[in-house]
Amino acid sequence: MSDDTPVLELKDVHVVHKARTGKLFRPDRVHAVAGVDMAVRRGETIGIVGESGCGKSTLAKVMVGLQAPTSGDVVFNGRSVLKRNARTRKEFGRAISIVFQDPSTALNGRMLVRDILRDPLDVHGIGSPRDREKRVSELLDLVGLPQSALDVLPSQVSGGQRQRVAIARALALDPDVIVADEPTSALDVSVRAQVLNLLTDLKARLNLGLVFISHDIQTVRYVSDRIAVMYFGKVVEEGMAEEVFDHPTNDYTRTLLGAAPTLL
Ligand SMILES: Nc1ncnc2c1ncn2[C@@H]1O[C@H](COP(=O)(O)OP(=O)(O)OP(=O)(O)O)[C@@H](O)[C@H]1O
Repeated sequence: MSDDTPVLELKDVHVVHKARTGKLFRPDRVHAVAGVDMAVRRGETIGIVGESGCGKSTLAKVMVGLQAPTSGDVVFNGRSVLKRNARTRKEFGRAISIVFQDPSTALNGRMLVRDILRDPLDVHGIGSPRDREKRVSELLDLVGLPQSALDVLPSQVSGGQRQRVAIARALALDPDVIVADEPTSALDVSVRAQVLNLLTDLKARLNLGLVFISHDIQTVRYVSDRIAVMYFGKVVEEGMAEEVFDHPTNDYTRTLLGAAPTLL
């Protein structure tokens, strides 16, 4: 069951990017996120769905502090993280973590899995060297990898196992929330369901808030308790998953549902 108090809140968040190309007749700015309010609670999966370019990844980066909003606020445990209070920002950094789409680029290919998992503990100065070794081994157990995976490079395991390593790293600092941005899109279809089930299982076992981002509405349906549909930087519909799927109120949601032949 989710706790009703949000651990993370976005309040009227806007992000305006400088356009990547400054060609004639192209706008020089992109309003990637245009006034989003959202609340993330422990024990609940919120799915964010929308087509490519609607602002999902930008929103994910705002949630984990990798992208500053142009305006609006990000509130963690009732306190704004944008006001530069070092302690709040440090706590926020530990409490909210991210899993990216492609573990091949997200993980340092020259580090052993053991060092990849130890790194966040070292950076945050958590525990003694022995505690850290113990935690690294627990993390592998949590994501269902054998201890023999400790002494290999990411390139020496399969894509699904690599994403498990990335999930283990995201769990290292015992976060309150994991933001998973298209975490199965780069994986073979045959392992996608296993990774989705792992995330859902971890959410329940560790009472995490899970933000699950995908362009694929059926994948979002599979994992989410609540769903936010994004279109051109805005949330155009939000509600409990079954309500949004069974009784969509927005035309764009209906279009997404109508054009959703894929399963996972
Ligand atoms: N760093 C950036 N600089 C300039 N424009 C950007 C930047 N990041 C994203 N954009 C633009 O902002 C808009 C939203 O991009 P974003 O990646 O957030 O969307 P998305 O829904 O995650 O799409 P995708 O799944 O294709 O990544 C797009 O028009 C994109 O080109």
